[in-house]
Amino acid sequence: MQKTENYLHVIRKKKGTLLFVLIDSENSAGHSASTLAKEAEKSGASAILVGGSSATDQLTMTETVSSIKKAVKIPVILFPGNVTGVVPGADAILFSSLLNSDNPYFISQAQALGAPSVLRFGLEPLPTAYIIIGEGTTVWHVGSVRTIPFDKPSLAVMYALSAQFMGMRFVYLEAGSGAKSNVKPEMVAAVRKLFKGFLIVGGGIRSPETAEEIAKAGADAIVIGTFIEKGGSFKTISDIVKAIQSVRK
Ligand SMILES: CC(C)=CCC/C(C)=C/CC/C(C)=C/CC/C(C)=C/COP(=O)(O)OP(=O)(O)O
Ligand SMILES: O=P(O)(O)OC[C@@H](O)CO
Ligand SMILES: [Mg+2]
Repeated sequence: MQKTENYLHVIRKKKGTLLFVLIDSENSAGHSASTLAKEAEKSGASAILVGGSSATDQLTMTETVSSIKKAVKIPVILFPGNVTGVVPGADAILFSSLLNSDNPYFISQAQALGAPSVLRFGLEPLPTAYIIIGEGTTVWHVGSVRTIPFDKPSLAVMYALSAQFMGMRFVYLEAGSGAKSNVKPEMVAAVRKLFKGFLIVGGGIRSPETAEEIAKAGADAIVIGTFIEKGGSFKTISDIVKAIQSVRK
C-alpha cells in the first residue's frame, strides 16, 4: 500500500469517518481554490479532491493543483472526469472506472489513455469503482450512466461486490454533484455490509444531520463540493466534521 492510501486508513482509524472536500478547478481557479482548501483543512477535512465532470482545461487544473498543494498539508487527490483530469503535482488520483456506464470509454478506455500519464507524473493510483446513483446530474449525463434508482440498494451492492472481486480497493457511491437527493443511508449500509474496502459517499450532502446518517451507515469518507462552491459557511463544515468524526468503525 502506498503513502496516501495508507494515510487514509490510518487517519480513518484515528478520527472516525473522514471528510473530503471537492474543489472544481473550473469554478474556483487559482487563488480562491487555495483559500477554500486552506479553510477546508482548518475545518477538519482530511483530503482535497480536485476535478469536475466538465473540467477539461488542463492548464487551469495544473495551476489549481499547484496552488492548493502549496496551501495545505493534507493530501491533494485528483478526481478526473476524463483523461484531461490527469495532471502533475497531486499526491494521488482516484483511478476510477464508472462501473454502471453504458459507454466503455468511461469503464476502461479513458483509463488506458490516462494510465501512462499517471505513471509519468508519479501519481499514486487509488483503484476506485465509481458507481453513480439516481439521474439528471451532470456526471450522470456525461458518463452515459445506466441508472441505479435510489431505492434499489441491491443493485449498488452487485456493483460494489464485483468491484471487490476485481481487486478495487475503493468504492465511491455518487449521487452527482449538486444532486437534489443524497445516496440513502439504507444503500450505504447494504454496500458496507459486503464491501471490505474504503467506502466513499458523495453528492447532495449539505448538513451535519445527513452526513452523520451516512457515516453511521458505514461510509469511510463523505465528499462535499457544491455546498462550499456556493459559499456555504465553514462553521457548518466544522459541524459536519464533528458529527462524522464521532462515528468509528
Ligand atoms: C481514470 C481516468 C483517467 C479517467 C476517469 C474517467 C471516468 C471514469 C469518468 C467518469 C465520468 C465522469 C464525468 C466523472 C466526473 C467526476 C467528477 C469530477 C464529478 C464532480 O464534478 P461535477 O461537479 O459533477 O462537474 P461539473 O461541475 O462539471 O458539473
Ligand atoms: O457537490 P456535491 O453535491 O457536494 O457532491 C460532491 C461529489 O460527490 C460530487 O462528485
Ligand atoms: Mg462541479
